[in-house]
Amino acid sequence: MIQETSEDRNQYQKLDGLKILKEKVDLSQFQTKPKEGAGKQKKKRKRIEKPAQGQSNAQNTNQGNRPQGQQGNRSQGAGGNNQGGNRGGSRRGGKKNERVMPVELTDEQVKNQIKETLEKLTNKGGKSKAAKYRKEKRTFRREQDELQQEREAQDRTLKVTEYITVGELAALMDVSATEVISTCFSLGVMVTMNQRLEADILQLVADEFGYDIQFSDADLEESSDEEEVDSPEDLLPRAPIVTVMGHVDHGKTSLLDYIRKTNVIAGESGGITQHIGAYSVKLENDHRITFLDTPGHEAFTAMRARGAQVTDIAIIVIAADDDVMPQTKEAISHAQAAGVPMIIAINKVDKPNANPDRIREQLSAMNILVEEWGGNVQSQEISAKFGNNVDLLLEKVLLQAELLELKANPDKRAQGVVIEASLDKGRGYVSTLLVQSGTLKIGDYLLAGKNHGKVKAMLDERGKPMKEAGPSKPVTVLGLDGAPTAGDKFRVYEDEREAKTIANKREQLQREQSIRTKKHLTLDEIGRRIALGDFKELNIILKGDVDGSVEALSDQLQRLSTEEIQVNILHKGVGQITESDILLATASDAIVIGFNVRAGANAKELADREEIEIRTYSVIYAAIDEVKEAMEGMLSPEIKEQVIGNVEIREVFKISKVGSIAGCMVLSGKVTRNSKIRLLRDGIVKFDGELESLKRFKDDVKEVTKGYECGLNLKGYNDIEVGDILEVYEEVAVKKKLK
Ligand SMILES: Nc1nc2c(ncn2[C@@H]2O[C@H](COP(=O)(O)OP(=O)(O)OP(=O)(O)O)[C@@H](O)[C@H]2O)c(=O)[nH]1
Repeated sequence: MIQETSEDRNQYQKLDGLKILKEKVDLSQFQTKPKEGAGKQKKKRKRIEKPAQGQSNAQNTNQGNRPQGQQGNRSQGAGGNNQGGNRGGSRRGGKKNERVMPVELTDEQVKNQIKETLEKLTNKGGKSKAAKYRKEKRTFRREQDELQQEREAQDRTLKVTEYITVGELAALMDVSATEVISTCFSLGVMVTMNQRLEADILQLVADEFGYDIQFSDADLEESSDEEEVDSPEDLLPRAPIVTVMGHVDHGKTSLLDYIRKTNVIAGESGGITQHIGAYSVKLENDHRITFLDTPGHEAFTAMRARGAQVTDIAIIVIAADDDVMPQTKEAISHAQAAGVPMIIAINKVDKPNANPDRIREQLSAMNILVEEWGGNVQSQEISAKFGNNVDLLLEKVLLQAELLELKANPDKRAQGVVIEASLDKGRGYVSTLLVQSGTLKIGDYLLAGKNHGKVKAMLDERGKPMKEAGPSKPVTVLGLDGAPTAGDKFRVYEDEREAKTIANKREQLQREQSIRTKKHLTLDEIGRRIALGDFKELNIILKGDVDGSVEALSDQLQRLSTEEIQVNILHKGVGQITESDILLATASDAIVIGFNVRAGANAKELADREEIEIRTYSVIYAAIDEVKEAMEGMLSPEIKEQVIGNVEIREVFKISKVGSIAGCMVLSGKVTRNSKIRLLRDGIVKFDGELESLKRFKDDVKEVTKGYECGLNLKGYNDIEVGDILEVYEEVAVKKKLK
């Protein structure tokens, strides 16, 4: 019988501690914390080891911590547990002597036993291990997922240049070109495989395929350069740039001529003899004003349509012996649309029938209140012909300029806008540039539109050579390799190669642009964008046959404004739709609405070229309904008019029983017996209906085509005149455009 020693008891106590440990002790303590009195125990163990020498081998095996007499029990389970079991059993039995002893355990062994036992008893260690493993696995998976997502996001971002074609885009997205083309089509853009897409369309198309677009291009670097912000201390005051606008014959040219020829106040040596498209004058107080030498709002808006906002202040010339005329109204609308402040020059006050008050009154009816009448629009009575009070007008320009706090940084490479350019036999290409910021110097490498070159010589408006030109200075430059277009932007580059590369790209761009689809706004497009939620303003240019209907329609259209979408009538007027209306629409992303009026031939051509939509109506509520539907993002024009021919009335025969018969020439397209007909006189609709009869000589015919004469009369309408135009149209079902 083996006697239990105090050492054995000690060991038992350690095992008894399991119960407590089971509930309270963190396993990690066993792994790291040295046991109290460990050194002492070691000593004691040594004492025990001596009488049990024969066990040394067994201690070197796995069973080393097991008493020999317990070997048989091993098969029943792990040693520690068994021992506990036996021990527990013997305790319960109260027979101390039956305990299987002696137990020879090192600290390490005890630790392991306790750990094992704990795990067995509570399964806690196992659980926590598994939980830890699961947690690690989850974290790993999450990290992998995040990495994957990042990689996918990178994969879904296409780095492209602005010059990418439809075919190339398709290849990048790994889809067929046909898919891209049909997506473009569904977005309302007709393209071919080798065509380029505009940046925003490119984004939209890529988006449809789940890709993001990131542009990388020298041109974009260039544009980011353009946005570089000057620090306030670098900004110095600059001269205002002024455009003169107004109705025909009201005196725009006379005013500009007077200012140019007389040097008004300062009397700088050498009058301005050259016409270079812009000139700068110095006033007595040493202030300067730069005038754009092409009067009229068409030139002004054409520049804007090319993206060049040059003008700071607009002088609106109105002849005091006349009224505020349609072109005056247009000029005002164009200035307002551009956000350019106006100064009213009431001209021709020298004339005996001049009535400046009538002008002020008519302006006030348009909500333009001049200062004398308590408003905030400056005005000055002048006589451009005799130069009376022109100096005062210019002072008002300076005052306005002061309010605008016009400033620019002269201390950097120049950039600005091309005013005009031409080929001079002796001097080569000559371009007038207006510097907007920085200083242009001889020897600079210049890029203007798609042309480039080194500035060889610079001249001012007096023909005098210049070495440098700062902000607001117009200057004639020699050295470009071609004639850029008015409104093109220019800038100076550090080296010629850079300027040349971008010039080449632009050249390519322009070549492609001829086959490229530009997309201006249509009512359908507006509907689509509103539906997408990225449209906040609807700009409208409204023309009509009579003042009453224009006002009524304008009023009702404006009332359609909601909190989300503002309806702006940029310009309204009586008369046919003109080129200037189309230009304004181009510059301001507007649609043109005609009420009982049509566009003139040139305007129509320009509208086609610029893809400006002209929507014409003859019933007010139809116009309102369509605009409203577009605003609600659900416009669906199923039936559209298609003009199939134009016929001019060249003779009128009055026949008592039949009425008026028109002898006509088909100018374009054709006229058919069943066509719908609209009679236009000076662009205004006088009749809208059908034909009564259509004849070639004496025979009734079904149709007459371009270049042939015909006779016809209109159903129920006899008020026809020589020179009237008959617009032949059909109503066709049009494929619904994408919303
Ligand atoms: N009496 C008088 N006649 C003027 C005055 N200003 C211009 N005129 C005359 O009005 C006519 C038209 O003047 P312009 O300067 O050509 O008018 P405009 O606005 O430039 O005309 P367009 O270039 O056709 O658009 C000319 O015969 C001028 O001599 C003025 O202050 N007084």
